Amino acid sequence: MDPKEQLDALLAPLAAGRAVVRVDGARASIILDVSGLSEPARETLSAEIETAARTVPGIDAVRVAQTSQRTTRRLIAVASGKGGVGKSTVSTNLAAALAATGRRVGMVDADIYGPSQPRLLGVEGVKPEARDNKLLPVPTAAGVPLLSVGQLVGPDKALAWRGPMATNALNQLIEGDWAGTDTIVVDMPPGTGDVQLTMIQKHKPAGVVIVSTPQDLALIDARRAIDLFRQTGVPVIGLVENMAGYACPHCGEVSDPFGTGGAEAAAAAMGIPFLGRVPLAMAIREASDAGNVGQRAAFEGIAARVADWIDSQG
Ligand SMILES: Nc1ncnc2c1ncn2[C@@H]1O[C@H](COP(=O)(O)OP(=O)(O)OP(=O)(O)O)[C@@H](O)[C@H]1O
Repeated sequence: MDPKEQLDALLAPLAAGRAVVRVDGARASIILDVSGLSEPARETLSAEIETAARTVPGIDAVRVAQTSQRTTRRLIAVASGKGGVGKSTVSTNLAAALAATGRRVGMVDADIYGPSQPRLLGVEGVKPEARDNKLLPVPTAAGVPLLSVGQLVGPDKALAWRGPMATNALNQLIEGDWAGTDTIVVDMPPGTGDVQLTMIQKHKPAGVVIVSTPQDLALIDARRAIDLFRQTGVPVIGLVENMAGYACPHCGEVSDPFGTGGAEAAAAAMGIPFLGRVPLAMAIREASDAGNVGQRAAFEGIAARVADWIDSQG
């Protein structure tokens, strides 16, 4: 048997029809169809195939390429009707909390009006390198690699971008080298503009989390954002109410100058899940400003609900 026949025979019982083998001299390239397998199962199968292939005499280099990886990498958009409601803060903490439970999470910061993720994730001023025309996400202490429009230009410059520039930037970030991640949280710009449309039409997020503050005005804006995603067939994972009540920095007691339950009731009226509330807390702002995600407790319940939703999608 030549090496190709030996490889085919050896891999057949392992790969169950999923492997296509090519041999070029002493190099074996194996394309492995991993569709339908969980992430750990893919990695295990890949490793087994590679180990087995290396035992074949005459083969001294083995490359296993998994296909259909892209379809399983989920984009979770985080959006809001207007700016300043804490969408970026929620994105960072959601991503960090998901990563802490073992998912391989990346962050795309597409907020052209205020790309704050480099600061929030503590990597301000670090530029991503490129390989094979793809941007390499910048590693962060929270375990959430980042690509941000703020890394492509100074944070103040992105503001002036018009449609095509902004959507090109989004494409570059989403099409970065995200190998090794299974979930990408996308911090969207506020509102319902070009970046949202490109995101929806071209990149097809698995779902969207909407962030709002308790005030009515913000909720009206949030409704617009919700309508856009709904009408374009993007599942709304749910609503997060941020700055809901004020947590006293001394005793921790939460008071509610805007009343409670408004966002929850609005979510119920719109037929979307309510993911939880985050109080206005000095500690959250301070942790954000310092570039660390030290306030995870406030976001854990929300992240758990988002994780359940992701798991329910199969
Ligand atoms: N729950 C909170 N408690 C205290 N401060 C908060 C909270 N959420 C957000 N902030 C602070 O409010 C400010 C705005 O938050 P953030 O940048 O996350 O909002 P945003 O909606 O992403 O804004 P933009 O769309 O303008 O980028 C930041 O200084 C942030 O630290």
